[in-house]
Amino acid sequence: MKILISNDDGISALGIRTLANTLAQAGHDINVVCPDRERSATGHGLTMHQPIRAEMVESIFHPAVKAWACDGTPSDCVKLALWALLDSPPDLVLSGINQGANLGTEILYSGTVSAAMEGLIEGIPSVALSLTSHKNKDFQPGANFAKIFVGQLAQNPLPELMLLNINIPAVKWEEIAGVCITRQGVRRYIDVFDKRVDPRGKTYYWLAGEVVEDVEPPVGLNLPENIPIDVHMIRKNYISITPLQYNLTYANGLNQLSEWNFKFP
Ligand SMILES: Nc1nc2c(ncn2[C@@H]2O[C@H](COP(=O)(O)O)[C@@H](O)[C@H]2O)c(=O)[nH]1
Repeated sequence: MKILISNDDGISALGIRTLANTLAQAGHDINVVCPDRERSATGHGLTMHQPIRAEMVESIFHPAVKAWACDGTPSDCVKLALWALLDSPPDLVLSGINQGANLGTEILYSGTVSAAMEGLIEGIPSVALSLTSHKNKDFQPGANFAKIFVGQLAQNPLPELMLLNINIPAVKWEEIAGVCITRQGVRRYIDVFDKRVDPRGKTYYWLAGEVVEDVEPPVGLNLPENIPIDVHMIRKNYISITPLQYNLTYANGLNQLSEWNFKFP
């Protein structure tokens, strides 16, 4: 398959290198267009009011991989690749392998997921891949899974266009309990803004924060409650696959608003 790979951890990240090299060695046509530096938690930001630059990069990836480093956001990278850099559309857009989970509400902030979502918006099947650890650097189990998954996608395409948000537990290959189709859970953070003073005496703040609990998503989302939740299955060392789409319409809200009887005076 012809595959476009992006990320939000930047061109030097081990996750994208392991993924791209593993898939190139498996014989896929791999094109990398990703940020030239760390762009985590940038969501789906686009660069509109200044130029975007992209330069080809040699000697980071397998010789068969064509790679560009871009000074834009993850979404800029995928848009630029599809509309300007690639000579033909890819069969698949991958993003990752991210250093850190993208589960539950983290999905909304994730540059990793947003890069893949950009592919979906352009009508291309897309997959976001995240290793659920900010410390573990062993991306090979996730890359091995991606090789198997992409191989099966090539033989048996998905019946409908969707984005697959795949989270890989940070364990050895033989410790992975299996693969589970999941629904998006909720991740709560205690956000901490570290208040500091710069060398010119001006106050600044730095966001940190920790996940404090994973909870059940609110009821009434019309999601089958028998489908397990992403955060729970990662805890059980399962690879979690959650189908996502970009239409955020809240189905139950449509019914409730129609019964609400709003009267325009
Ligand atoms: N302090 C907070 N950090 C958060 C919150 N929600 C997400 N996050 C972090 O952002 C990244 C986004 O993923 P990436 O794919 O862009 O790297 C995620 O891994 C979390 O670490 C939050 O509410 N507060």
